[in-house]
Amino acid sequence: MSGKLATDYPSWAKLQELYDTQHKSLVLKDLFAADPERFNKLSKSYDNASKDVHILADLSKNLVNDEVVATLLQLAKEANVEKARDEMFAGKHINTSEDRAVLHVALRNVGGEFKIPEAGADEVQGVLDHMTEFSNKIRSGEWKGYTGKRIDTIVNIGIGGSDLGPMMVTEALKPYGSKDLKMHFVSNVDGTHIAEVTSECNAETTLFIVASKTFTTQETITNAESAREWFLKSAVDKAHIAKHFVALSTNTPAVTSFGIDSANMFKFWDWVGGRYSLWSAIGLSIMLYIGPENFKDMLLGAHEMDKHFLEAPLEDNLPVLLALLGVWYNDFYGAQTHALLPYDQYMHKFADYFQQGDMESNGKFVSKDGRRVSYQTGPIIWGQSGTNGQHAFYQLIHQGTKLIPADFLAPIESQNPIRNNLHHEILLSNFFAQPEALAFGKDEATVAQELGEQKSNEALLKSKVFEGNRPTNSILFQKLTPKTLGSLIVLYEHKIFTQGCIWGINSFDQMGVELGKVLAKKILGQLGDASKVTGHDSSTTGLIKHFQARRAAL
Ligand SMILES: O=P(O)(O)OC[C@H]1O[C@H](O)[C@@H](O)[C@@H](O)[C@@H]1O
Repeated sequence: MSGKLATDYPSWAKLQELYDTQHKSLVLKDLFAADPERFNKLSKSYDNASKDVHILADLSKNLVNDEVVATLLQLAKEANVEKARDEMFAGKHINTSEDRAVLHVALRNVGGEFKIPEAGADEVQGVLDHMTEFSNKIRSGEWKGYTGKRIDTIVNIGIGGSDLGPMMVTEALKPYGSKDLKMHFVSNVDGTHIAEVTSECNAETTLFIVASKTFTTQETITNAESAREWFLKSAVDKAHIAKHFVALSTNTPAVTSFGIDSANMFKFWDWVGGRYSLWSAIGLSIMLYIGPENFKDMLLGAHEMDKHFLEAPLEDNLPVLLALLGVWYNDFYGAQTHALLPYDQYMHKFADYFQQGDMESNGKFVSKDGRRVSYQTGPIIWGQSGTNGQHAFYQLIHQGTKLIPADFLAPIESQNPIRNNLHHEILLSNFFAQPEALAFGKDEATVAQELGEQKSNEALLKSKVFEGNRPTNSILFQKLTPKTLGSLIVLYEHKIFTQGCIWGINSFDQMGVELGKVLAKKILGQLGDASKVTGHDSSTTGLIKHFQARRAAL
């Protein structure tokens, strides 16, 4: 890593100059009118070698011209994105604050194609084999619960990266999921979460997966203890825990001291970041649900996108292009957020997943070498599946005062082509219409014509105008298969990597989650006794004491 700030690159100043002098003329309507080839020039297709993953990314509805695109690409070169990328794949300790390699790419290194010298990289296949053997036993019914019945319910207990990935993927790949397994995900320390889930479970047929990289996360350990207590109410004998609890972790001593047999522990390594861990043992719930073959396909789709990121020239490199366009809006247009809008109901957790993926990676104000940056870093990621969002927040995207760049994603083939694809055609009509409306809007003259007599009502006239020129990416993929999903996730992972590299920040630590945890621990020790409440500001003290007084009065 260069140890540089984004503002150190000559192209950064050039981009500012381009924004200042040209942004008023970067009008989509005019840009399209001036160049009939714009779609062909600015849409990129990706096909894997076996031709069973196809993605078309249409980037033409962005507020860019040739000069802006060339300067953005120059920025990627000056920021040494390619060198940084190669260092990540080679296992260099690019997570500098924690002195760790960043090797989620090693988890999907299908066929051992990349040679990675990091400790543990040679153990990946062994853990995958362990997961496969276990999944096959559960799925076939060979693995029995303590009364001899087969497992029919899986409860994954984890939070953050140990929850969001497995939950998002099991939702996304439901058509490939086992009909014999009911999946639950418990994350929140709010007792309601575990209580509601266990109320739907039978101890004889439930498997709890305790997923925690560190195995010290308060929420997960508390929920796991409560699950164990709930389980033992029925099973009584602690020896039965071995049949109903497994752990996914890097921390063997903590797993065994919890009472889980080390044979039932699926390990991973400190070079797997939590928000990049669904490819590791953390994906056990995914493998149980979709089966080892589909899991392998997902890894393969991921690996193929890794190769694209490694090999495609910058100007055709999808993660790099998405990253650069994001930088353009985030740093020069002042956009604060970025919306992810999948037109596929199965992807309804996609934006939630990348909230952690992106915001925990790039929500940093300090550069890798400890300097306060003077520019915006990670955007706020949000969104939900179309068409629901259209009836909730699209009003603001179309006519609000904020610029909200958005990615629209949709499958060409539906998994549920009911009524002769009627639903899918309606869905896709919306997928095509929204970016069109956002880009080209509706001008006052058109509104006036439509209004007829009523056009003299100035307020009504103005309220119906769509200014347009709102940028979007449209990403069409063939079908949401395990391979395609693997590729799409990696597309965004490497987008995040590229942006972090340009901003000069460490995308792979998460120091910002620590302070709240420490304070909560301190407060937990004071909650039971009003006289112990010290060391806080008057607001926090007042809130705690108010809670204590109201609780004491119960
Ligand atoms: O898997 P663990 O160790 O329980 O961590 C769960 C989560 O904890 C914190 O919020 C962060 O460190 C996240 O990155 C992590 O995903």
